Amino acid sequence: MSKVIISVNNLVKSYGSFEAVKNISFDVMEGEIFGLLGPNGAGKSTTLEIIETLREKTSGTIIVDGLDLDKNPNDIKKIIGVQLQTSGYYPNLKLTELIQLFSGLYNRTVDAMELLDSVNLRDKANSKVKELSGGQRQRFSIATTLINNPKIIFLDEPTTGLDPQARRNLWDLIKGLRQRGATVIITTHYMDEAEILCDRVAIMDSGKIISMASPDKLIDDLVATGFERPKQLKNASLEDVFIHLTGKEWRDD
Ligand SMILES: Nc1ncnc2c1ncn2[C@@H]1O[C@H](COP(=O)(O)OP(=O)(O)OP(=O)(O)O)[C@@H](O)[C@H]1O
Repeated sequence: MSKVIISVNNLVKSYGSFEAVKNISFDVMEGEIFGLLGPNGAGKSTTLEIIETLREKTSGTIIVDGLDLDKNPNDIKKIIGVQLQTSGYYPNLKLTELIQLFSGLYNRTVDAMELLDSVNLRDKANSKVKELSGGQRQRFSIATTLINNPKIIFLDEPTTGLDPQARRNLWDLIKGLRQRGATVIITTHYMDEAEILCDRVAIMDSGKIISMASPDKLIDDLVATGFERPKQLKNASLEDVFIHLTGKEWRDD
């Protein structure tokens, strides 16, 4: 039986008179991939950044692996991996040098080549971040979240802007994190991605959680209301055609 690893209760975040997060509560179970979905401005990143200890909340309580965010933010930082935008990285350091730098910050020793291998970037070990493509940067930023062997990994739109091959390979990478026992919290605008990856999703809109369940349950509930797609879909999509023609392997994107 899995246990609750993140508990968010009555979370509120106001920016001046604007309430971006309106009294939301949810639990994340240990070992699951939990998706926060919702349109632009729904409050997903704000919620994520508060749990990551990167943003102040207005009110509410958050417990991460038994640690109260108000009392033990530094202990929480030690057990989480946060995907940062690579634009903030030192542009003139090689990938291996950046990994050594981050490992030092975490007081860890990691095998940089092994880490780069896990995101298929071994060939780029001596490149600088500014020399990487968008997809390669995304992969590198995921690799850096793994340096402190975190229990919980936060991914904010990890596959935005990637080609279909790179997205699929990142899905495998993310599923691999769960297999290693990590809990993953992910935001995405791709519903196919959420359906494939997430054990449960919370759908946010205008600062509130309007639905929360497994993707299967949400789909079944909608179908049970009598909902039908307007037309019979074909057995394949244009994306299937694209993958069929161009293959599944990583590209030098
Ligand atoms: N620092 C800030 N000051 C004022 N308002 C903010 C600030 N950060 C976010 N907001 C507002 O809070 C709301 C929620 O923003 P947030 O970035 O959490 O949304 P999101 O669901 O992550 O959206 P997206 O899908 O576009 O990334 C938005 O209306 C945004 O304009």
